[in-house]
Amino acid sequence: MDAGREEGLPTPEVWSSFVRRLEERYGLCEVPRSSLLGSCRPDFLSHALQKRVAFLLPSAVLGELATTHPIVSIASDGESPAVAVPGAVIAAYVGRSLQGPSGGVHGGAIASILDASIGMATNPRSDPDGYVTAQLVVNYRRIVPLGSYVVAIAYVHDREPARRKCYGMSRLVDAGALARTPSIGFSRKPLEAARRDATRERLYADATALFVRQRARRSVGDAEASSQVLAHATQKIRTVRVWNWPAAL
Ligand SMILES: CCCCCCCCCC(=O)SCCNC(=O)CCNC(=O)[C@H](O)C(C)(C)COP(=O)(O)OP(=O)(O)OC[C@H]1O[C@@H](n2cnc3c(N)ncnc32)[C@H](O)[C@@H]1OP(=O)(O)O
Repeated sequence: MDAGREEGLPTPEVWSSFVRRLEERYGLCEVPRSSLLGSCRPDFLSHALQKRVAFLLPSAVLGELATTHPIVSIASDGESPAVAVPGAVIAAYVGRSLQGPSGGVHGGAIASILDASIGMATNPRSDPDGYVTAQLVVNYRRIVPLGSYVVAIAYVHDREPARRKCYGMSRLVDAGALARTPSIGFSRKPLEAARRDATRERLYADATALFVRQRARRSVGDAEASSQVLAHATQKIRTVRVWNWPAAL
């Protein structure tokens, strides 16, 4: 048994096949290799697997690309036509290394995925670190079983450029259940109503976020560093020390 399997990670072949199925079914397109995320995708994936982080492949198309490759569309509500919105999709495998006290996946890992998905939807490729998370509100709806394939679907619902604000939402769903639904789009219905439909797609968690554009870029990271944001976050979760309280007498 290889190291990845010991950790309960999918093999690269299983992972690729999972991602391919998602791409084919929903018409997700890869960010071109020359772009920020696309350029480091293979390294990023292998880094994640080597580190046994069980993360993450951004099968995402960022805002400006969504105009030419609309991967995320708002389903028509009958009154208005379907429109494409800036969105991002993250597929992830969440393995045993991410166990939380609930016995399921740690909430911090879930928050990281949701945060990153909204961040990807929010930030144009031309200015990848421009908007940072100012506020993230996560609703945990169900325990995410360890060893799940999950998909975060994020979109931007409001922008106030003059005030440097951008609002986004994301929902984390079970990839298997998602495969039984006909579309990956967003309903125009408010999130609350969408939650009532949660049985359809097995909603694990959802989040709303406010991103604020920094007044000045404080750091200019390289492409790889930016794209490994989630791997780093997850590594921290894995290496966190746990103390019993009260300390043993
Ligand atoms: C392509 C690659 C994509 C990668 C995606 C990665 C996604 C991951 C993103 C992250 O995790 S970023 C890391 C976590 N976030 C941070 O570390 C941010 C730290 N905080 C800051 O840098 C500053 O506080 C921040 C830039 C958010 C705001 O500082 P400013 O001094 O620029 O804000 P200012 O006080 O001028 O406020 C601007 C507006 O935002 C509002 N605002 C700012 N912070 C807020 C807050 N925390 N909650 C609510 N509103 C907030 C503020 O009220 C105001 O609204 P109004 O114009 O309507 O008055």
